[in-house]
Amino acid sequence: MRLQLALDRLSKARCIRLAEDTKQDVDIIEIGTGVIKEYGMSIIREMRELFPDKTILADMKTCDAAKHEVKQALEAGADITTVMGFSADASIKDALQEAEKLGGQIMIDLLEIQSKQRVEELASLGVKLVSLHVGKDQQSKGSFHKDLFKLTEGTNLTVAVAGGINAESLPSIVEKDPDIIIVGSTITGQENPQKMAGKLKSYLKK
Ligand SMILES: O=C(CO)[C@H](O)[C@H](O)COP(=O)(O)O
Repeated sequence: MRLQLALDRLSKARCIRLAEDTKQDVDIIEIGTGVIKEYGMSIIREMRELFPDKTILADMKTCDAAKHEVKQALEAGADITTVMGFSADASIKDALQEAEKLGGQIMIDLLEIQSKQRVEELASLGVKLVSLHVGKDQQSKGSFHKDLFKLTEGTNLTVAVAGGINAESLPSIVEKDPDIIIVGSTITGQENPQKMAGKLKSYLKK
């Protein structure tokens, strides 16, 4: 199991500091959507240079013009870029094709997807990696819940999970064997983010 640190709603300096402080326990550095909107592709380039050995995910949340946006993120240095699961099949196919051409990966964000049929369609289009995700705004009604795993049960998809995950909720999520645990605010909001990243990592299966 891998730990992904989501860097959201932060300055560039803070993103770099957090990535540096937690690098011992974090496997994937996620550059959050808002951070990309603020700094553009330059922050992906900079993080690539600063953390050459880490997997970098650009949370582009692409939903159209997929070929162009996937190219932007991967050429800037991301290993993985995100595309929304509700996008047109044409966008999903273009994204997968472009990622294959450039040697990167697509993570399909299943935010607000409620039908297993859509997940199966995505798999049949060639999708391999998805994230089960409760969005920031929906978290006022509840954080990530393991019922969401129903969407990917019985598939061969690699599954990431995200949405307000913390030290209390993580152990029961881990029981469901996701491949990637995405955590943002629970780490980035701490006075000692390194300690929290270490604590969360210790709950993950090897
Ligand atoms: O993609 C995101 C928001 O759209 C976040 O990166 C993801 O939800 C993880 O952050 P947090 O743990 O703070 O919810």
